[in-house]
Amino acid sequence: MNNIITVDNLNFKYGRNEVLKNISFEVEEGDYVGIVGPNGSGKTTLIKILLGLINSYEGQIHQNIADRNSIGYVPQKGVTNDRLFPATVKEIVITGLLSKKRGTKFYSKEDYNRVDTILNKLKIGDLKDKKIGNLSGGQQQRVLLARAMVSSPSILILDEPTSALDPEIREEFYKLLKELNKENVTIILVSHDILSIEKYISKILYLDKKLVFYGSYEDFRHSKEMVKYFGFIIKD
Ligand SMILES: Nc1ncnc2c1ncn2[C@@H]1O[C@H](COP(=O)(O)OP(=O)(O)OP(=O)(O)O)[C@@H](O)[C@H]1O
Repeated sequence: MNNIITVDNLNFKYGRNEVLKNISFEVEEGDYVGIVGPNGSGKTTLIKILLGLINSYEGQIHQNIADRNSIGYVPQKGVTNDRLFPATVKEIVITGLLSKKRGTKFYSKEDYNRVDTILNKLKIGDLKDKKIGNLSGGQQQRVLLARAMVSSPSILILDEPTSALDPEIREEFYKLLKELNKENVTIILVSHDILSIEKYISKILYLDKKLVFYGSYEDFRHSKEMVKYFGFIIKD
């Protein structure tokens, strides 16, 4: 297996507030990493660093990817509740190709075909001409997923993408991610809810400003770190 991300001795502070301390880990191609940890433990900060949104860190980060287009990002919340928000599903998803456009900004027929393909794959093809504000929370999150996937990224990073969804829709969303993962998309998913993601992930990264645990969920389940943080061992 190839390492697609290598983080070596990462340290980061917001002013005097030390948020990430001596973090080192490797993500292999095809991994599905769940990042968990308490509130304020640095999960979003770590993601922002991986996305290149924060660069004032210490340490080394190597991403074995062609360019920034190789990383897709899905944020926490749905797009909007404004029914008059002036953009359709198709228009929002195609902007996921914007950074690939050089010179002319017009989209080609192939670009629109790619949008159709990804919308169908995520089972929202029939919504393509709908205004985004008219969709449910779960549908809106699928649109954001489609926008992130339309440029065929090799890594998909999601920051609590299901926090606004009800449990059934959340489960469907996780299943969809697993299907993408099986097609060799490396996934990094921040979640508060370790128990709802454990059956999908291949590795768990437990953060509490320092790296508490990194490895398989099976090992985490039986680890002393697990007992320390949760006060119990999860039974089979
Ligand atoms: N832009 C910022 N400026 C200053 N401090 C920040 C900033 N963003 C986050 N912090 C602080 O950094 C720490 C880590 O925040 P971060 O958002 O990375 O944690 P998190 O694990 O994602 O939290 P949560 O689970 O609550 O979303 C917190 O103490 C937070 O208050």
